Amino acid sequence: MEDGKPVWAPHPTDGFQLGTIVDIGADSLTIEPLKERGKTFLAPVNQVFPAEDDVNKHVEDNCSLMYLNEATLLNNVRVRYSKDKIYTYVANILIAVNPYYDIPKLYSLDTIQQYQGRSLGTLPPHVYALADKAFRDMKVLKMSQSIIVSGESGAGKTENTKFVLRYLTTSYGTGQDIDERIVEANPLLEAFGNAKTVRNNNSSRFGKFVEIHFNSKNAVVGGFVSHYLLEKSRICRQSSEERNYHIFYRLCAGAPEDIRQKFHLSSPDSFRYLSRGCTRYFATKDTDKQILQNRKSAEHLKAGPLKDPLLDDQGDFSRMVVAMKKIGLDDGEKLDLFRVVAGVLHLGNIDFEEAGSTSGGCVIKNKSGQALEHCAELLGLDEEDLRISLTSRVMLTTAGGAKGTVIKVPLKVEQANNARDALAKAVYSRLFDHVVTRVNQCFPFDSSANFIGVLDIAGFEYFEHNSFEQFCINYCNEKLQQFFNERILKEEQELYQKEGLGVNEVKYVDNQDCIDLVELKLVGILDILDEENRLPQPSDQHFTETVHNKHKNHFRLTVPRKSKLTVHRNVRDDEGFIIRHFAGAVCYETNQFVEKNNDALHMSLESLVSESKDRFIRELFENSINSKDAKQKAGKLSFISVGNKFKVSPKHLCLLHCFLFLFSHSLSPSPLWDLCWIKKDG
Ligand SMILES: Nc1ncnc2c1ncn2[C@@H]1O[C@H](COP(=O)(O)OP(=O)(O)OP(=O)(O)O)[C@@H](O)[C@H]1O
Repeated sequence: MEDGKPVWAPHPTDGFQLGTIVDIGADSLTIEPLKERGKTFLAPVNQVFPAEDDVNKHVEDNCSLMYLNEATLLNNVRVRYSKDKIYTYVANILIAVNPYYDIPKLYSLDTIQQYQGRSLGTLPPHVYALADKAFRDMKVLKMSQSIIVSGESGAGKTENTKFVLRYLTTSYGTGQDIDERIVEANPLLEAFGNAKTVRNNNSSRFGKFVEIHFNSKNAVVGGFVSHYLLEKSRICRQSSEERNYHIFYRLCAGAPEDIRQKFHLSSPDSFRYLSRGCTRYFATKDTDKQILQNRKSAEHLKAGPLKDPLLDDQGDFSRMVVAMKKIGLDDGEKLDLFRVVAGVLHLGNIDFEEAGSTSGGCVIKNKSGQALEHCAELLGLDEEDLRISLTSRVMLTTAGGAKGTVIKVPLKVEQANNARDALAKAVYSRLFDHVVTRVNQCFPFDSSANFIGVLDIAGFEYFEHNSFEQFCINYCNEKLQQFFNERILKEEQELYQKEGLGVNEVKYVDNQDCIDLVELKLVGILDILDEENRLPQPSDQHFTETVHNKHKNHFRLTVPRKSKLTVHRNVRDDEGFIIRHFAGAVCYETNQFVEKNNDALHMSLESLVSESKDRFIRELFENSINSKDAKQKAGKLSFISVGNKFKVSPKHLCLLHCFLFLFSHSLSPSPLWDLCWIKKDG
């Protein structure tokens, strides 16, 4: 850095600001901001970077910058963004900034045609260019390719994934309806797996790996979607500004009157599984008028509809029905899906109260009689059997003289609530599995030569209050980051060394310690949590204390009171922990961790649904009751770890033969983000 030349120095909200160095200390520099002459501030030496001569000039590839550092990269992307150029390369990596509005012609058919067969760098950076490179590499190398889409929630991952799919099917499809089906499958998956969160009105609450398969002539022959880890807790509860999965509202707003009556649907605030969250529909001024008043919640009537250019519950219902038809679902199958969704809603309305007898058990409240009846009818269950299974649990004795005897244990109100919610989660998540399976049957292929895969998992999340869901999602993102570190940073550097290139070592933060903290056997947070779940009387406090005790002085873990945010400092040591992730520090509040980590459905309920009179419900639960797991559960009862499922899933990454990294990142600075950010050097 030369005397008098502008530099980038830290700024509390903008990331960096331009200034000049006026004094040099031992480890800090005195900076005079260009915008506030006469005022100075101190900045650590390692956070001050040289600036380009012309800070308003931008380049298509960050590698062409004279000085490439955090600040110049950010500035280049920002200058481009202000000119509606949302894509920028870092060599093979594409950075995308979410514009949150339609940029004219950016994704038009003309644009698709322009990018076909063109090398990276010959046209402006674009997600189409990346898709085409994947295609050409697949063709030349005769190897499957994968694109990883990464970024925090709301950054635009799913939208860019869809652009890649559309590009490939439009450019290299056979013109048959298989191409259309691949694209049409999205609205259906989104209806069942996406929801409004505080960050994103259309947030994907599941991860997916979409494969587009090509034949030996490199034409699209079919597709396959692998999905994992649907966020189940959302089915029963959402925070006040969030919603359950879109399908619930779309059905309430858009279902034709006969279906509405048949499935006993009404406004979202009449269902417990929706009423604790936001109960407003997405609608425009015009479409809002078309939704009947009796379908709207009090909140909707008072505050009006939610607005989003891409979402409209009533219209989306109709579009979804068209999409279902296009991908080959007949009317019966369509009604099966809606019926189960409605059944889950009625199940949620079943309430319990103490039985008032010596058994210590509970009964279903009288006022829940209709919910019980509707639920039983829609899920093909016997009403009395459902009543008994929700309020008691069948167990097989595993020891003593009467080994193998069936005993019926009455449930307390709290236990019955948990059993009801576990059933709702099991039914809905199996329905979601079915939707994905059904979608996959719509673009079948006998054989394929290669595929291009796109990995889109839920993005890194950090809120003021973070719970088990954020913990699992962020852990997955930590694994993805590690994969990126390994493949891009470590392997590239090893290659430079092997080839004798005198390139300076690029230092990066290895996040293995953070991953170990979560997943190590016995001492990792996930195993500690599983251990807690197996205790006779598990508690969130005891779990949290164990985490802190086992990891005193761990660099990545600390107590909430050490947070820079007041709101976290109020959280007691046994109520939470802070993890320093690769993307920033997140404070997790551990209330409900134990409950949310348990996916178990007790035996009586599992048998009940597996033997439903309704063929569709029976099929959803096929194989589950006969499994060894289920039999074991009958005796021991009963814990199935949710967290550990997250541990297994990132193995999908080993599917990736070769990849390009698409990084989408919202540039809007978040105050939380800045406060929580932990610098690389600690
Ligand atoms: N290229 C784009 N052009 C216009 N709007 C966009 C673009 N990308 C994203 N958006 C807008 O941003 C919203 C959020 O994008 P998206 O759902 O793709 O985020 P995400 O990264 O997948 O988030 P999550 O991890 O929560 O699923 C979209 O619903 C859309 O309104």
